[in-house]
Amino acid sequence: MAVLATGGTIATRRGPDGTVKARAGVDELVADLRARAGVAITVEDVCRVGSYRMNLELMAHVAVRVNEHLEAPATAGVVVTHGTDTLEETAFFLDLFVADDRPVVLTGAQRPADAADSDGPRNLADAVAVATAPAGRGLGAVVVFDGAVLPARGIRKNHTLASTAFTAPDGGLLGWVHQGEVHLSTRRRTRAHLDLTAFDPSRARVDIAACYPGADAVALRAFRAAGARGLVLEATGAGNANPEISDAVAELSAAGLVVALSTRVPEGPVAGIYGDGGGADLVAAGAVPTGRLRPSQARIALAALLGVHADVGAVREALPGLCTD
Ligand SMILES: NC(=O)C[C@H](N)C(=O)O
Repeated sequence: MAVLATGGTIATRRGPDGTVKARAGVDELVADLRARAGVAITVEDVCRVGSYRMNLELMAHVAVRVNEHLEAPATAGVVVTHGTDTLEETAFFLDLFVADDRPVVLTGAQRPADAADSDGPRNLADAVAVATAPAGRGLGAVVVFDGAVLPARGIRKNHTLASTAFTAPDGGLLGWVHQGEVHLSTRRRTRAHLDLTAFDPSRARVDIAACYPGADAVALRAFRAAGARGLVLEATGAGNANPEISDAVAELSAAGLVVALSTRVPEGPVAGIYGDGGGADLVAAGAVPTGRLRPSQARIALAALLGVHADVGAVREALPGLCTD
């Protein structure tokens, strides 16, 4: 199996200057595990950043490296260590761009590698156990954290500091790892696969516009002026904004932007119910509802499609398919 490291708190140590940064390489992360996991581990340092520094180029690079490791028939599965801040984005990106059936497992830590009680070693051991479990196949990318196995699609970081950092509010638990033993549901799903070789991050700029009481359309137009080809509305409730934003959505959609409709509410799907700048008006203006994807992952779905298709019509057509689970 392979462990690919990208940085994050699981790799952080305090330096002589007092700053906490990702400093540990993958060899250090797997040292203990290598001695006791009864499996050969191939390693690679893909990058070493706090995940708040991730971007689409880096995510695509991680996906390239995952796919390449999976080209070796001897690879049972791949673990990616990652910062927790944006793990939900990279996990979903891998879910979309890794076609292989073998397990792709992301994990990280909430407490630094040099903390006496770091949660990293256990999370990594659990992730390796899932990546090498036959039942881990066919689940798409998954996240293993604090004993839980969660689907990449729908996962959210829900606590800034607690070791139970993730939930999948709408998707549910796929299983758990207890004392090294993996318990997984038999639930398998069909996934949409996108062609990574066709992905061009330079045409995938997607920004997120927050809708709040009194929000105007200044941000939406500014994002377009900055080169966005897509926008995600972080709308209120079931996907509502106001008449000014709804008018801007019509204007920007006519100008060729793809506007996706998500919500700031943690659970439940968006729905085009209300007029007066609500979801019904936004959808009529051209916004595409993103089901139960929250803004962070709706942005990845839209960016993935914009990066793969030069034609905006093809993106609009394909987006709903990436939003249904
Ligand atoms: N717990 C973590 O990994 C948080 C860190 N800021 C990161 O995302 O890199």
